[in-house]
Parts: sequence; structure tokens; C-alpha cells
Amino acid sequence: MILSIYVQMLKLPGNEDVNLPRKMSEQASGYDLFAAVSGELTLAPGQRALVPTGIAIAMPDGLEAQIRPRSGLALKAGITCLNTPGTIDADYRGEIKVLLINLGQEPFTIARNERIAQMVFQTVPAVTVEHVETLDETERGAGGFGHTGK
Ligand SMILES: O=c1ccn([C@H]2C[C@H](O)[C@@H](COP(=O)(O)OP(=O)(O)OP(=O)(O)O)O2)c(=O)[nH]1
Repeated sequence: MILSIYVQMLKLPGNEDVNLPRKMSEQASGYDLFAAVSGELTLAPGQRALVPTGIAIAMPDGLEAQIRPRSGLALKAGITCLNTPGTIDADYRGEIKVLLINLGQEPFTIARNERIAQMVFQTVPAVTVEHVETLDETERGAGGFGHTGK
């Protein structure tokens, strides 16, 4: 283990039955997030929804959590996160929600306690910003967007 961090997770009222985010293997990067929808939610093709997870978290300053799609859902049903990766700020204490979109051809139904996305913790460096008049020169310069070829 290179880095060990303490994160608090809270089940919000009315969501005692919803699983806390959980790693599906010891060395998985992501904690799977469970849907806290009441009953079921069906996303028609092209439809998006902000799906509740029933949890809130607190993590140390200098961390963020990223909400990422699950590749299985994306492959099988075209279900992904519209704003991937979603950003959970260290000072956010509200309910974590997942902005899902159905990019598939068929309606997709999400049941309560179904795994809908995953949450990966990342470090965020402390950055000091300086406003300058010129930048140093590099070989790349302003080249980008495929300027090196296909
Ligand atoms: O997928 C997401 C993305 C964000 N959030 C929550 C946590 C995050 O800390 C907060 C704000 O997110 P973001 O900075 O992406 O949103 P914004 O559109 O810039 O809103 P704000 O003005 O509230 O910061 O919303 C989620 O629950 N899920």
C-alpha cells in the first residue's frame, strides 16, 4: 500500500438499506456506488437522470473523488456518466449523485441497490497560480489536437 487515507461515509436518512460504496476486490481502484432510487427508475434511450446514492462522505483536504462509469454497464447497455469523471470536492457534504445517461438503443431500468457507477479517490496537489506575461518555450509549443499525425 503506497498511500493510506481515512474517508468517512454516512448513510443519509431513509437509506439505511442502501449499501455503502464497496470495492469488489481488495485491489480494485473504485468503490462501486449503489442506486438509492425508490423502486425503479427507467432511462429511455437518450435520457439522462441524476441518480441518488443515499450517501455523503468526508475526506481529507487534498483529495477528490471521481465518479466514473462501470465498463460492464457501458458495454452491455450504453449506460455511462454524462459528466465523466464527476468531481466530488473534499468540502462537499451533500448526497453523492450520479449523472447517468442511456446511450444505448433500449430502455434501461435501474433498481434500488443496483451498482451504477464507481468512485475513485485521487490526490489533488496544492496549486499556487501566478499571472505572468510570457511562458517558457517548448518543442511542442502550441501544437496539439493531432498535429503529430493520425
Ligand atoms: O457527478 C457528480 C458531480 C458532482 N457532485 C457533487 C459533488 C461536488 O462537490 C458538487 C459540485 O460539483 P461540480 O463542481 O462538478 O459542479 P458545478 O456545476 O461546478 O456546481 P457548483 O457550482 O455547485 O460547484 O456536486 C456529485 O454528487 N456528482
